[in-house]
Amino acid sequence: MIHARGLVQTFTTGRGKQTKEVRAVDGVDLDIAEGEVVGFLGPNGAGKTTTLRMLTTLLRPTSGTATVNGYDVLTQSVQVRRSIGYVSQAGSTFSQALAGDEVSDHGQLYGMSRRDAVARGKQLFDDLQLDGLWDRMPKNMSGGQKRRLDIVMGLIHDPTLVFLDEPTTGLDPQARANLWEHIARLRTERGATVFLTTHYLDEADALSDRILIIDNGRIVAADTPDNLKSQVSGDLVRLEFADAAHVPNVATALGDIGSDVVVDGAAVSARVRGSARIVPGLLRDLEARGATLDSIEIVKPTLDDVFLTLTGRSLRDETSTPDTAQPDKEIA
Ligand SMILES: Nc1ncnc2c1ncn2[C@@H]1O[C@H](COP(=O)(O)OP(=O)(O)OP(=O)(O)O)[C@@H](O)[C@H]1O
Repeated sequence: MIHARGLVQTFTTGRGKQTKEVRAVDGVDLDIAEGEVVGFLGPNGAGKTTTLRMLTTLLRPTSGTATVNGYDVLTQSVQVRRSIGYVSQAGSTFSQALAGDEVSDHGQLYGMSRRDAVARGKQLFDDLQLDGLWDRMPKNMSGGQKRRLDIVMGLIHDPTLVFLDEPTTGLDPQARANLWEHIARLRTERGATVFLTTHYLDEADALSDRILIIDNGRIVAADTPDNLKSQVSGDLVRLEFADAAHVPNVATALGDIGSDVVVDGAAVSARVRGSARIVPGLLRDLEARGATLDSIEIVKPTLDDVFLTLTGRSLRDETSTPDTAQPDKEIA
C-alpha cells in the first residue's frame, strides 16, 4: 500500500547570510501493508506532517522515492490523490458554503454522482454525529464539529487508504471516542488502510496495529504497541511504607531484582521485569522483616516510556495530552 525509501525533505529558512537548512525528514523508509492501521508518533516538529505531505503529493520530496496504492508520488500524483483520503491538520472546508454542499461537491470532484455523494455524505454525517448540520455553514460550527466535517470530506469517496493528520486534536472526549470507533470500523468493515499521526499516546496505542516513532526526521522505532512496550525494562513498581526506616533495605532488594531504583521519602520505586511473578515474593519477604506497606502501585510501560527509553526525552513533556486538551465548545 505504502512503500517509501530514503524520503528526505529539506527546507531553507531565513534570508541572506542568515539562511539555514532544516532537514525536516531525514531518510525515511516505510512499508505499510493493506488493511493495517499505523500510528505515526513523534514530538512537535519531528517530521510527521512533512512525511504525510510528501506521501499525499502535496510536497515534492527533496530526495527519495515512494509509491502509494501502487502509484509513484513523483510521476503519478493525480492517481495518488484520487486513490486516497486525506484529512489535513488545517482542514479543508470553506467557511462560507453550506456544509452539505461542500461535501457533495467534494464527492463529485472524485467522480461520484451528486445523488451518491449526498447519500454517502448524509450517512457519514450520521456516523460522525453531525446530524442536523447538513445546511449549516462551517463558520457557524464548533471546532469539534468542523473537525468531524473535515473527516467526512476525507472519507466521502470511500477511499481504501486514508491519511489522518491529528484527527482528534481539539475534540471533546465523547467525540474522540466516537471517532476512534469510526477509525476502527474503517478497517474492520471496509478493510481500509489507515495512516494516522497523533499526539495522543493512548490513541496510538488503542487504534494502531503498528506504531512508527519519528524523531528529528528519522524513524527510531517501528513495531506493534506491545512489542515496543516490552522493550522497556519492566513495569514501574512503587512501594510506600508507613515507616521510612525500611526504605534503604527495600531499595537494595529492588536493585537486586530490577533497575532504575528511585527513593522518595518513605516510597521507593523501580522497574521490574515480570513483576507479577516477582513482586508477591518480595512482599512476603518484606512482611517477614516487619516492613508495613502503606500502598503499592504497579504501572505497565506506556508508549511514553518507550520514547523515553529510545531518546532520553518524554513525549508527554512536548505534546498536549488528552488531560490538557481543550474540549470544543458547542455552539447552540
Ligand atoms: N514550510 C516549511 N518551511 C520551513 N520549515 C518547515 C516547513 N514545514 C515544516 N518545517 C520544519 O520542519 C520540521 C518538521 O515539521 P513537521 O510539521 O513535519 O513536524 P510534525 O512532526 O508534524 O510537528 P507537529 O506535531 O508540531 O505538527 C520542523 O522543524 C518544522 O519547523
